[in-house]
Amino acid sequence: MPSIAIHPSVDSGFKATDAAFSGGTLVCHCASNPVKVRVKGDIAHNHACGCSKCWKPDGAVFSVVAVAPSDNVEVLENGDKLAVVDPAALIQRHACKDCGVHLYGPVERDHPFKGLSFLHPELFQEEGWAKPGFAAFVSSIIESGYDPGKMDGVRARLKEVALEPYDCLNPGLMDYIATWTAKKNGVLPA
Ligand SMILES: N[C@@H](CCC(=O)N[C@@H](CS)C(=O)NCC(=O)O)C(=O)O
Ligand SMILES: [Zn+2]
Ligand SMILES: [Zn+2]
Repeated sequence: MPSIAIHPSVDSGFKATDAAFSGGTLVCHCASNPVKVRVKGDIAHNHACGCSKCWKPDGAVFSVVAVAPSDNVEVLENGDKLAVVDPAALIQRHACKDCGVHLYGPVERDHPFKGLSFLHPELFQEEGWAKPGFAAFVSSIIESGYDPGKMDGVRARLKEVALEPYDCLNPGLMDYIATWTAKKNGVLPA
């Protein structure tokens, strides 16, 4: 029986992580005049995301998404093709108007993730980026039409490929967000 599809980069086996990876250039899918975005330095918190808002390649059930400091992200070419998908969202996802690929999504609002930009490492023209470490917003794939009766199989497959499934973020990031909120509200010392 073919295994449950998660995302092409997951389904085909991970490429080796290069400890020396230090960023590169994200390129959209346009055959001509692609948008190019430079990311200076490494990415962090790479993970699979099942939410309905993150960009996925054709046929993928999950996106693969990581973050980098927004200060390290710079549009190099064809930035005039970019538009913000949902200006009301926390993550200001900048998508190519021609091919639909999301190039980068900065968080600018007062939030624990302020100063970080979300990006999809499979768009790097370079290899060696860190493989995803967990799966977030797994139950959310149902919101995009996934069969709710197949969720046990999805979670089993995620575990098989060492992507621990969570229905929100992983404990480390959830604790980080809660700590930020407690400090902001004066419940914990700043
Ligand atoms: N169940 C919702 C979850 C959406 C959601 O909360 N996504 C997370 C993970 S990317 C988030 O932080 N979203 C902030 C945003 O989209 O700006 C969906 O699938 O649309
Ligand atoms: Zn494009
Ligand atoms: Zn998402």
